[in-house]
Amino acid sequence: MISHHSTLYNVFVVSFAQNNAKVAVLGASGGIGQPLSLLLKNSPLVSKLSLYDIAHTPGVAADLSHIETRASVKGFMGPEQLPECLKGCDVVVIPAGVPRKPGMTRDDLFNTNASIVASLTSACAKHCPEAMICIISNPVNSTIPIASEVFKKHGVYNPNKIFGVTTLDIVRANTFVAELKGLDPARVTVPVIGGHAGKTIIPLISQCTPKVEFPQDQLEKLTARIQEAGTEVVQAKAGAGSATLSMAYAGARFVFSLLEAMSGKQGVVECAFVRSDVTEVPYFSTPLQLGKKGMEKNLGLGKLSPFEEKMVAAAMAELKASIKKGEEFAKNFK
Ligand SMILES: NC(=O)C1=CN([C@@H]2O[C@H](COP(=O)(O)OP(=O)(O)OC[C@H]3O[C@@H](n4cnc5c(N)ncnc54)[C@H](O)[C@@H]3O)[C@@H](O)[C@H]2O)C=CC1
Ligand SMILES: O=C([O-])CC(=O)C(=O)O
Repeated sequence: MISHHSTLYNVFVVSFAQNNAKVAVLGASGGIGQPLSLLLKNSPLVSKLSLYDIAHTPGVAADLSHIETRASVKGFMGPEQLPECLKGCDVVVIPAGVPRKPGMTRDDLFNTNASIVASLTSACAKHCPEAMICIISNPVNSTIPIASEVFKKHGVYNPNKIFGVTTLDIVRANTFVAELKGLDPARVTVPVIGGHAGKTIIPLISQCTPKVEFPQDQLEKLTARIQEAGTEVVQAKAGAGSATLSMAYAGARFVFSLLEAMSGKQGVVECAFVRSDVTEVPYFSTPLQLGKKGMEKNLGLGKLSPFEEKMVAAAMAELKASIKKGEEFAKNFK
């Protein structure tokens, strides 16, 4: 994931990060939380790893703490230990909450996950208001508005520091395009914009690097596969949950990009679902330039094909409704 960096640069990044980066995972015992914590523990960018969950964190932390990398690992269990877990954190990643079963939409998770995200982000607002908050918990199209409203309530809202993690959509798009074109997936970059549910997931194949072309019928199939890739995994797991390993990879990729940017690396770009003025909806994912203080610059939509323009227009109603649902929930949350 960081293999493209020059050795000299790595020395710089590593020495900064070794002194500074404290990362917390909230929901660390789960299907995503465990492999994500493993990848973070394996990284020289992380010096302190705080693992929080409502169950099993002593075991997960003891297990990971034996790995011969320098990050120190601590487990925290239950709300009374959450403040200590969060104190001094630079980055908090949140994969807490229930996953889908076959037949469910991501929005069906709202009733359970909305209050989990509201209470966890409320603790972040109190105990690490300056940290970068990376939210994996679904439905992302609603949980990011919830987190934002919670931070506003506490008077510590900074829209540049709250990210809905959509990296898995980019990872999938890169992989599927590479498969179809016989390319190395590590060298393919497809921006994916919009939101993180069905038709709100909008891959911009026209902006892929390297440039690729597909006949319209193949383009439509590829687009649909990227939009429904989460469901593909949910169905294959047949009741045992949704994507965990690929999500852990994607979550780690996003966190590493953020840590590199925070350490001063220039030109770090990732897509994420953030507060946005790019379209008519108040939250939207586009490529973002990351920096020391989080989102440094929104790089916007770029040039869209007519097919992609139509998809953006078609996503607006659902995005608006999911965002409003999250905002309304947060207003009434105590
Ligand atoms: N953004 C994305 O691209 C993706 C998002 N997801 C979402 O990630 C979430 C987690 O998925 P999995 O890890 O597979 O689920 P899981 O059920 O395996 O793990 C969830 C963990 O959250 C913990 N948890 C529940 N309530 C909590 C609370 N109040 N505080 C702290 N921890 C709490 C549980 O104890 C469990 O360990 C789901 O909402 C899922 O839909 C999954 C894949 C991709
Ligand atoms: O599909 C799900 O429910 C989990 C998810 O967000 C994904 O895999 O993209």
